[in-house]
Amino acid sequence: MPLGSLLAWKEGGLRRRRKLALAMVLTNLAVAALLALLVWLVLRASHSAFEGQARDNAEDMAAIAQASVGSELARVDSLMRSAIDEIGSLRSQGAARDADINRVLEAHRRLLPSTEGLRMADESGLVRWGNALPAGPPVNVADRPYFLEAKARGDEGRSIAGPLQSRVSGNWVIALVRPVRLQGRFAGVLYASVQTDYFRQLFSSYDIEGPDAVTLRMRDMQLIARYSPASTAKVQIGSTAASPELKIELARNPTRGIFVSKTVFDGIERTNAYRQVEGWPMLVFAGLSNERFYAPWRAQVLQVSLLVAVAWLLFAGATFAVHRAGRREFRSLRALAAEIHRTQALLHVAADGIHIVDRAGRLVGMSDSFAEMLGATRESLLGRHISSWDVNQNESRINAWLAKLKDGDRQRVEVQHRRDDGRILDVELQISVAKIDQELFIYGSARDISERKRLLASIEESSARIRDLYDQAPCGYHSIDARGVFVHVNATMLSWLGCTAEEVIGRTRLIDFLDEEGRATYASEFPRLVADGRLDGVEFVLKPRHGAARRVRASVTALRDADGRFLMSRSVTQDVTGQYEARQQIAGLMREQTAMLDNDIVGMAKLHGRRVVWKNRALARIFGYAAEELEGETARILYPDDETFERVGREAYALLAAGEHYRTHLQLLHKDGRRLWIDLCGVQLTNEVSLWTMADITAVKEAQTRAEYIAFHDGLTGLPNRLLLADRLRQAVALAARTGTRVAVCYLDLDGFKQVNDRHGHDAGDALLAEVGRRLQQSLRRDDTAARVGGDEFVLLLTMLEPGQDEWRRVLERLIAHVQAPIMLADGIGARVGASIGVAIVPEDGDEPSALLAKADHAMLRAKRAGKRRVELATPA
Ligand SMILES: Nc1nc2c(ncn2[C@@H]2O[C@H](COP(=O)(O)OP(=O)(O)OP(=O)(O)O)[C@@H](O)[C@H]2O)c(=O)[nH]1
Repeated sequence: MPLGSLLAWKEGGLRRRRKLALAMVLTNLAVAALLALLVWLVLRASHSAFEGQARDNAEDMAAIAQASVGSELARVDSLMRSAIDEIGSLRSQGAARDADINRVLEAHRRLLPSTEGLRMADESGLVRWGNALPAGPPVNVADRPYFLEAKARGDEGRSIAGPLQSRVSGNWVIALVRPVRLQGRFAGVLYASVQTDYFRQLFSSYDIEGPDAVTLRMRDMQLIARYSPASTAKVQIGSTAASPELKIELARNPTRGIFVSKTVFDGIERTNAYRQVEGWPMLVFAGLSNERFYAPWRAQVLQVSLLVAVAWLLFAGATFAVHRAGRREFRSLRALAAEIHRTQALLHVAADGIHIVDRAGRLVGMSDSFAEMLGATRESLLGRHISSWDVNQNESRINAWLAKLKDGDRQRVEVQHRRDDGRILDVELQISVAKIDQELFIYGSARDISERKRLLASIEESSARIRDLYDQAPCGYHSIDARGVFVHVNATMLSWLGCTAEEVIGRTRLIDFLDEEGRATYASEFPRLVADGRLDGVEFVLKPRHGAARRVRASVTALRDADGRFLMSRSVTQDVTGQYEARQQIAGLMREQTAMLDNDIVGMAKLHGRRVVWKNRALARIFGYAAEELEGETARILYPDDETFERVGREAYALLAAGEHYRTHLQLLHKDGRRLWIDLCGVQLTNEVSLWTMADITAVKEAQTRAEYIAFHDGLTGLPNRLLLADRLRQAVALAARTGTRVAVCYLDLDGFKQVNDRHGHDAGDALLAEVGRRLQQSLRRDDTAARVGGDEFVLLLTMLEPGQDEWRRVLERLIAHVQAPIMLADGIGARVGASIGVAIVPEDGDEPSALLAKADHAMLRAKRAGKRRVELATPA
């Protein structure tokens, strides 16, 4: 089977197999049905034959029985007539004595073996003649129907009666009756009693088997005799019991017929034939037992069925065997198909280009990868000669090479293939020669090694570069053997040693380049290297033959032989001279820094998650804590309240996170509850740790506050001075503009102050001015301002005045009254002064502070001129 069709076959295999199995089952069923039909037809035909035979046999037997019964009765009747004739002759001769009559009767009876009695009754029914008459009075048969009928008939015709029980013998008999006439007159009857048993015996002489039966009945169906060798059923003579089938058949055919029924007496099914006994109102029935008769047919049924069953089983077995063979074949083909699939899959995935060429060098098969390798399609490659892709060999040389190959040859060569796009590939080719069906095929596995070759070249180049790197590395590489003598040294190390390779390798020991400390290190560390196999961070000073010494740090591993013995060291050495010096410098700086941090002026703390992890002495001192108290505490204990603590945390850590520093002046809490002004500055050290400096600037802050106060306040009264007034006035004007309210700018000059000075001295004047200042302050609302602008000159700013109202007037009147009240000076001196006030209103009089003050000043001067102790408006109403 070609591969393609095998695979296609395998695809639909399962479906086909199911169909085949179904067809097989159906065929088997059809064959079974056909065989069953055949058996049925044959057996039915056979059954019909048996049935016909049974009918024929039954009819034959019925005919025989009818003939024998009929002939016996005819004989009896004929002898009866002869006896009557003889008796009549005797009587006519007058010699008919009883003894003569009896003799005649006896002579006839002897000729009738079936007849137990041949007797004659007289006209009154008394049985007076015949054999075996009982002693005593004669038996009377006058009541017997046959007697009455014979008497009534008036002819000499015969009749038959029975079955009945003989009054003479007591046996069951049938009676053949003929009337006896004397001179035309009824003179009695002659009757012959034939025992019913006679007929049983008659029938038993027939060839009757087993449950077959022969029965004799009267026309009215009274049973006379029945014989069946195997039937044990008791039958009652005289019984008229009959099967329905018998009755139906008899009604249809009164004289002869045939039917199948179960006999009423014994329930056995028989094929029955019947016939009327010719000349007599009697019927004989011959019944053949179906069970017995059909036994051979049943045996035949069994045999045929068995034969057919065996034949069918053989057929079914044969088809099943064929099916199994088919299944085995299917399985093997499926396994083969799977194997081919796997092989094909292998070919599909094979990285190497698998290909097959024939002896002529023509390509006959390939994997996808081979076609890909050559950059061609499978179709275009099939049939092509090796020389079409081999770069280095022409066709004739290839053919010559092919001609030498023989079965089993294997070769491995490196060649070059030309792809269809012209690219040349380096290829490693493995070939294997095999003979299949007497034909030689060459199996090739081509591996593209172009990349490998390129890699090898680049590795070569890299190795050279690494060698350079090794030599020119910024660190020294060297190895020493167990004696400490150099085995390898790179160029860097050589330069540090100030020697050439020839001078040191195999000749000089490392220890020759060490100072005293280095030798001690070597003495202690080298045995450790031999024992542990590794040393890290060993530092020593190299003293070269020429030039400056340098400090180096080495990482060393030990190389051992297969037995674990030390072979040599492998050291990577770094020049750490600069690092060492820097470290020394850093150590010095660290010492300086520690000294600086541990000062007693600027407090410093490191916080981790706002908890103090370190602090200097100054910090504890500034906040009044003992040296060991603050560490581990949260910084919150230095803050006066939660809000400040939170705010500083928010602001500071945002800046610190951005890499900036945070600085602020704020009040923190001394341990004794005092508030200290602190210059706080924080920087982030690591992700979680920040450094904080805290300088106590409380004294500076207080001095600053004081200086600010002095600059803006009048030293005598403590009221705002002209500078602060200017600021307050600007604010008041802006507020009025914002709120739509008015401001009264009141320029107040004391009246009569000079006299106080003059009369009581300058100190008393000062005291009075201070008291006036207090009174002015008291007379105003908190938001209003009273400022001293000159000797006895004050300016009052009344703010938040409703437009259209002269509220300010009431304020000034109250104020003037308050100022004018007597003032008690030192030493019980009393004094009084008045006040003249000029008022400018914002916005009516403008909003420019200096202009407003000038207008109010002018108004005040007008008040002075007008007589003092009064209030004048800049713009009179
Ligand atoms: N004691 C004292 N006197 C001062 C101070 N500054 C100014 N004076 C004096 O205060 C006086 C003010 O003069 P005036 O305003 O003319 O005195 P006056 O008596 O109130 O006169 P009128 O204003 O016209 O009513 C001058 O004699 C100044 O020497 C001060 O700080 N202390």
